[in-house]
Amino acid sequence: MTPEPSTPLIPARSWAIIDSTLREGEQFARGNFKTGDKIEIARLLDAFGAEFIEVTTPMVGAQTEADIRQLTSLGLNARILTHVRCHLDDVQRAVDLGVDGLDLLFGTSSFLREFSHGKSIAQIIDTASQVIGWIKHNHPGLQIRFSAEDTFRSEEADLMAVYRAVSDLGVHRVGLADTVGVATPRQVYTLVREVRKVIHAECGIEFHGHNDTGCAVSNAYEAIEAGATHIDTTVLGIGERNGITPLGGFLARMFTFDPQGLIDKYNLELLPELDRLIARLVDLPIPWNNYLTGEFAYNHKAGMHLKAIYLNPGAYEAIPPGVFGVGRRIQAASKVTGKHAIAYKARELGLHYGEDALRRVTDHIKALAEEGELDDAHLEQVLREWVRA
Ligand SMILES: CC(=O)SCCNC(=O)CCNC(=O)[C@H](O)C(C)(C)COP(=O)(O)OP(=O)(O)OC[C@H]1O[C@@H](n2cnc3c(N)ncnc32)[C@H](O)[C@@H]1OP(=O)(O)O
Ligand SMILES: O=C(O)CCC(=O)C(=O)O
Ligand SMILES: [Mg+2]
Repeated sequence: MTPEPSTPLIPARSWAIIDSTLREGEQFARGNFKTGDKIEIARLLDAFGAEFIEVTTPMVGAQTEADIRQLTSLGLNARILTHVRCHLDDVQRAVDLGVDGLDLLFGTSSFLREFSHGKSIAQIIDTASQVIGWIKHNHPGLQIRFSAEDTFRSEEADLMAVYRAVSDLGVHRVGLADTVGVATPRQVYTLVREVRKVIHAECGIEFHGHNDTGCAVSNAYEAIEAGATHIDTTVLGIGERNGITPLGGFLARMFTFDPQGLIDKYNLELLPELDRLIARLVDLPIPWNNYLTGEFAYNHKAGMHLKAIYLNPGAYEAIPPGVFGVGRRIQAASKVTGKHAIAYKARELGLHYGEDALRRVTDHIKALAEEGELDDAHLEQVLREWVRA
C-alpha cells in the first residue's frame, strides 16, 4: 500500500540522481575500491536505476584510468561521468575513456581561490572558456557540467558571473556545491532560484551537499523545490569527512512527494543490497538509525503506537517498508507496551483473555520487562502460563 502523496507534489521525473559513490565515495576515509568492487557497485547502481554514475578523475593514476575504461565498457544504462579539474590536461586524459560526460569544477570561494588554485574569478572564467570550448569543438557528444566548488562561501556576484559565462558557453548543467556542508535549506533554495535566472532555460542545475551540519538531505530537497534537476548522492552518504546526501535518505525524502514516480523510476527494493554492499566494502556496519535500512528504522515499541500499527501501519510509518525491501519489527514485550499489543500477540497464539485477565497479564509483562525486553519464547511462555493460571 502506498500512502497518499502530501502536497506539494514534486514529480520524480523532474530530477535525476548522480550517484557519486565511485567518486565522492572514494574520498571517504574507508573508500578504497578495487576494480572488482567498482564493477559490482556500478552494476548494482545500474540495476537500481541510477541515471548517472560519477567516477573519479583518471588523473589519480593508471589503475583508476583502466578502471574507468572497464566501467564504460560494461554497457550499463546509467550514464558515466568523470569528475575532473577544469584543466586541459585532465580533460584530454578523460575524453577517450568512453565516458558520457565530464563534471568540471573550479573553486570560487576566497578560501579556494587563495589556498587551492590561486586563480581570480576572471581567470576561472577564462580557463573555463578554453576548456569548455576545447571539449565542445573536439568532443561535441560529451555532456559538460561546470560546478563552482564551495558555492555557498562564494560571493553571489562572482557566482552569477561564472554561471552566466559557462551557460553561455553551452554547458549542459551547472553545479552548486556545498563543499563544507554549511548551507541552510533556505540559502540553498534562494541561491538555486537566483542561478536559474542567469542560465539558459535548457541548462540543468546540479546540487552536491555535504552533511557537516546535518542538512544534506533537506538541502537536496530544497534545491529540487527551487528548480534543481540533478542531485548528487552516495550509498550510505559516504564521502569526505562525514559525507554527502545519502541515497537512501534522499529517496525517503522524495518518496513522500511522489511515491508512484519513485516506484516507476527505480528498483527501490535493491536499496538494502546497495547499503549492505557499501557497508561491507568500507568495513563498517549500517548505522542503526539509517534511513529505511537501519536495524531499527522500522521498529515499533510504545503501546500507543502498537495499538494503531496493528490496525494500520501507516498510522506510524510515513513510508511502507516493503517498498524498499525491508520489514518492520513489532517489539511487543517491553515495559512501554500496552494491552492491545499483548492481546494481539495472544491471538496469534490462539489465546484469548477477558478484559481483567488481559489487564493483569499486560501489567505482569510490563513489570517483567523492567529488566529488559522479553524475547518471543519468553513472551509466549508467559502468555500460555497465564491462561492456565
Ligand atoms: C571538493 C572535492 O571533492 S574536489 C575533488 C577532489 N578530488 C580529487 O582530489 C581527486 C584525486 N586527486 C588526485 O589524485 C590529485 O590531487 C591530482 C592528481 C588531481 C592532482 O595531484 P597533484 O598534481 O599532486 O596536486 P595536488 O593534489 O597536491 O594539488 C592540487 C592541484 O590542483 C590544482 N587545482 C585545484 N583545483 C583545481 C581546479 N578546479 N582546476 C584546475 N586545477 C585545480 C591546484 O592548484 C594544485 O595544482 P598546483 O600544484 O599546480 O597548484
Ligand atoms: O563538483 C562538484 O560539484 C562537487 C565537488 C565536491 O565534491 C564538493 O565540492 O564537495
Ligand atoms: Mg564533495
